[in-house]
Amino acid sequence: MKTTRTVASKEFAFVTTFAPTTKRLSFQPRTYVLRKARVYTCSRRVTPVSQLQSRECTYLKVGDLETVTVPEIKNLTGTLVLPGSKSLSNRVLLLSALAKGTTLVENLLESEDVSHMLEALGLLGVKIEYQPSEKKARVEGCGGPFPASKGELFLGNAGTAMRPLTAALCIGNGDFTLDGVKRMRERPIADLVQGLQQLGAQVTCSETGCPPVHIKAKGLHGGKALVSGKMSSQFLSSLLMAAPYAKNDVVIEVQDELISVPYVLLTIELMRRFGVTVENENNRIFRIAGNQCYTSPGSYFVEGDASSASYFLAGGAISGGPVTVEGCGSDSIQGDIRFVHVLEKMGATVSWTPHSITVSRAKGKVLEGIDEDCVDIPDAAMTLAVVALFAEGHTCLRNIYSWRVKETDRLAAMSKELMKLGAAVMEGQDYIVIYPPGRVRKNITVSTYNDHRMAMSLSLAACGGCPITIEDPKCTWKTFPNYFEELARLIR
Ligand SMILES: O=C(O)C1=C[C@@H](OP(=O)(O)O)[C@@H](O)[C@H](O)C1
Ligand SMILES: C=C(OP(=O)(O)O)C(=O)O
Repeated sequence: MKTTRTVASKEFAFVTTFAPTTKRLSFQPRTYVLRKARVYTCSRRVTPVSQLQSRECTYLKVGDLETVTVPEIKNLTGTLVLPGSKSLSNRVLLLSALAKGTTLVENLLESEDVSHMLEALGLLGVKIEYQPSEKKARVEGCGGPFPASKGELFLGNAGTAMRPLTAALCIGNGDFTLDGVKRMRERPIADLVQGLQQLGAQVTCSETGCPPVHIKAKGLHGGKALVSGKMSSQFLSSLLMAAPYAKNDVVIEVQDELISVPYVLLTIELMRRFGVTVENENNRIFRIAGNQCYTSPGSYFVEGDASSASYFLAGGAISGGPVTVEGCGSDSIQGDIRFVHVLEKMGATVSWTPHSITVSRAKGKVLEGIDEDCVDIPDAAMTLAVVALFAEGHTCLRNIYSWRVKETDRLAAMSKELMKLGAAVMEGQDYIVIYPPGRVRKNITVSTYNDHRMAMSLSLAACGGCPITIEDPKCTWKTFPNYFEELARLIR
């Protein structure tokens, strides 16, 4: 039996036809009906659903390449209810699975990266009832290592699944392989592997220092591990999340610079919510008592994704707005919230409530280029690179070497696409300088390199007085499956 769901508003409507969740799920071609009778179609191949252990779990796989043309954005205005945070969703699922007790996860993000975590946990024997339509998952905690004693996990390009699961699997017993897409095989993991080896794990990765990862788990002894923090903070976050299950106390020392610090603080805050304290000495030395177990907080509501918010808030700043995002605000625990302060520095008007943010730009006020150290906001910094097209004077985004080892080499990709749009760009090893074009070039099609943030940030070029065509828009499924629908709803 098929069910038809229609979502409609005065600007926008689409229809999705789908079968009940326990059967195969298929997407009919989608029709985007935008205001002013612009019609864009984006068809998606029939999508297989692989069943998880838990009956209600569905795993969506993305189909063929398409393009979408975003019409000229004269103004972006309205309110967006944010999808749940990717970083929080995957951390909460993992900690819930390791904890004592059952956790109801609310406002869980439904996206490719989270599907990888859900499917992996399902394969590892964790019982999860997942209701995508309700954005809820009920996770029966294992109160320790996962039940499975072997497994081959495919984790796509989800860093927040690959890295934390590598560490979490070392606390138990068994043989495991973790792998992902071609790009995941180019993303570093050796620093994490070495950190785990120092804590007594038998774990290896490929000669290139990247996945696949092989684990012969026999528990973690604990002790001291030196770890590098200059390539990714996810290595430290992963060690931290596994550390309470080591037989002895764990001390982790960052041996060089630690980038993306707010994500580590997010990890520590979530561990606290699950009953485990981390002693943090100046973001350099971290101490965790061994032989512990997380305790479920009962339920956890995932706040809206601050990085996803950045595209809409940037749109408000560029075009005038106002745009309001609901789901994260001044109470947010996500580091990418700092992006909003940078927008303000560039000339945007910002107002906050504990759970929402509104951005606009006063008439006659121009955005100004900035020189910003973005080491703590690597994801939202991509949005800044596109805002720079609309600023007076050049913008320099510094300390973003990690862009080179994410979904694509984002420094090279962003430079290339911004130049297509007419900007002059200087690409350094760990920085980018953008000289705005005066007027964004017309009729441009931008490539997205299988990188959700390339697609979402570059869509804002439509604020430059003409439509822009985005290749492979479905790459936004990694963190924001209905990004283009939501954007369309706010376009004036
Ligand atoms: O821990 C996390 O949830 C993340 C940390 C950041 O990665 P790096 O620490 O590799 O910069 C960020 O870019 C990524 O999207 C999510
Ligand atoms: C870098 C990102 O993802 P990942 O969690 O795969 O590192 C990102 O979402 O921008």
